Amino acid sequence: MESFDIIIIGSGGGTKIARPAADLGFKVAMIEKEAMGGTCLNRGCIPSKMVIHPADQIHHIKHSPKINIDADLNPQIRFKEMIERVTGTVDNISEGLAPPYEAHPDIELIFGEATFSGNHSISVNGRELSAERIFIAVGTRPQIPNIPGLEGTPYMTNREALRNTELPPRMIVIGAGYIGCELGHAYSSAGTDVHFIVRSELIRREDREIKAEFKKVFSENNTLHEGYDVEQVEYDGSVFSVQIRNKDGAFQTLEAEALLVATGIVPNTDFLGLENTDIQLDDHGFIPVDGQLQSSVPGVYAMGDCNGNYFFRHTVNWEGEFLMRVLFEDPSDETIDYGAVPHAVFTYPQVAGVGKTEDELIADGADYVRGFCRYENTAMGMARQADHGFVKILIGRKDKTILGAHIIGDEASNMLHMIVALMYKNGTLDDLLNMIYIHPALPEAVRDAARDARDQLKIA
Ligand SMILES: Cc1cc2nc3c(=O)[nH]c(=O)nc-3n(C[C@H](O)[C@H](O)[C@H](O)COP(=O)(O)OP(=O)(O)OC[C@H]3O[C@@H](n4cnc5c(N)ncnc54)[C@H](O)[C@@H]3O)c2cc1C
Ligand SMILES: NC(=O)c1ccc[n+]([C@@H]2O[C@H](COP(=O)([O-])OP(=O)(O)OC[C@H]3O[C@@H](n4cnc5c(N)ncnc54)[C@H](O)[C@@H]3O)[C@@H](O)[C@H]2O)c1
Repeated sequence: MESFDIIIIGSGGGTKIARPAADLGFKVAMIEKEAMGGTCLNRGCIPSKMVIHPADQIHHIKHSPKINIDADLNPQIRFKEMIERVTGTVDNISEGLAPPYEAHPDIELIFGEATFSGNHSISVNGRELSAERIFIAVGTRPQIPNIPGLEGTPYMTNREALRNTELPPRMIVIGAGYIGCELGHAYSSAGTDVHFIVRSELIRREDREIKAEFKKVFSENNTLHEGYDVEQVEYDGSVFSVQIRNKDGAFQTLEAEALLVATGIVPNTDFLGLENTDIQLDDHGFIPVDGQLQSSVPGVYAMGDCNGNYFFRHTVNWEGEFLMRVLFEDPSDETIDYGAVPHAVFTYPQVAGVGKTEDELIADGADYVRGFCRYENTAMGMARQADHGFVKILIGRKDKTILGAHIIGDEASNMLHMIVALMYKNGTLDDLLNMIYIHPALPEAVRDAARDARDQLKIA
């Protein structure tokens, strides 16, 4: 048995612990079974945003006649070249991550699949390692639904879709959440005829007004088949036939050269040998954790997607920094406070949100007012000739706290940050009102939504 102070399984968010802890003098083993950097770098956030940015530009070019520009309105993305650039970039970064670890005197980087052989012992590549503290940061993988005929066909998940160099003429997307909408947007902007099978709603967890505006704009560029379930998939060597059925029993068959499955994720905890430990799992295979992200076994922590708390790179980063602080840098019994966790869906239109949706406030019986401003009613929105987009803020009636904010339209993910910052400082509507906004920058839409909320409060 080889002894370490710390073992980390997974080099995505796990990297937030490895080097900082080793720099403090702890002896660290970092185990990774695939490319360094995890999902975000290799097949998630980074490559997806690198293909979505050109897709967004296509939309801006297509809208340029509104602002009196004569441009080629059928711009073409050099798809193969773009994918090769993106793949080359992320592969280079990933390859660059290992050497500094290998050079570090207190880190042993091990490429291999880790399994638990006991509560504090790990088997990898025929070696047995032990540590007082083990961090499980194994992430998730795509969940593949049990649809007759699907298995064995060359369907894509995000992993393949972000490395595929041939732009298909047609693509069917099963699942209309984050991944389906983001990658569907990238492909449809590049010229693919994209059809979505939407079982319930597009981006179903968003605020209701955001969903309505999103559907209006998104359906201009993508075909939606709403209220349908997939019954059967067939593949004849070049074309997928997907049979779908709605709740009234009506059947349709869709055909396309490509099929993207984006129906959610499952945690990578099933091949971890957890049966050899006292680590408990929930019904979905996630590892429940306490306020210090500790599993049911003391000294064994679960961070990132696999603990089921949040599924973002920014949240696993936050967890890693928290763990470093409370376990190693300044030990304490502080419990994790995520605060107001923001999110964004990088599509056209772009969506960003933080805090509660209006439906959640109604369910909570909250007393609130809604401040609202459409982009087109601001000076910068007018300059851009915005034909969609708004800012919606939800304010507690009694103490004017910011309960939620939801933005759709250009720069939504950037615009949201001023509200995120205020929510972390327990800011109120007055804070949103009592500052000078650059005229005529887009955040004036946030100010005008705040003024609308102020006016609602006066009426009441
Ligand atoms: C297409 C896509 C786009 C996304 N876009 C965004 C975005 O824009 N913003 C955002 O915040 N989030 C985004 N996400 C989500 C984000 O990628 C994840 O939330 C984040 O990567 C989770 O980090 P993690 O460290 O928990 O897991 P991962 O990054 O998945 O890392 C887990 C690592 O553990 C390794 N591993 C697993 N089991 C073992 C084992 N037994 N032994 C050794 N190694 C093992 C895996 O190989 C992997 O490298 C996106 C995800 C996808 C799929
Ligand atoms: N911008 C970002 O931050 C970003 C981008 C991509 C992914 N992510 C993360 O990755 C996670 C996974 O994304 P995702 O899009 O796979 O999951 P998701 O939960 O966002 O969406 C899954 C969708 O698939 C549908 N679905 C499930 N089973 C189905 C079936 N059998 N037939 C038809 N539809 C079905 C669901 O109704 C839902 O709309 C997200 O939770 C998110 O946190 C984040």
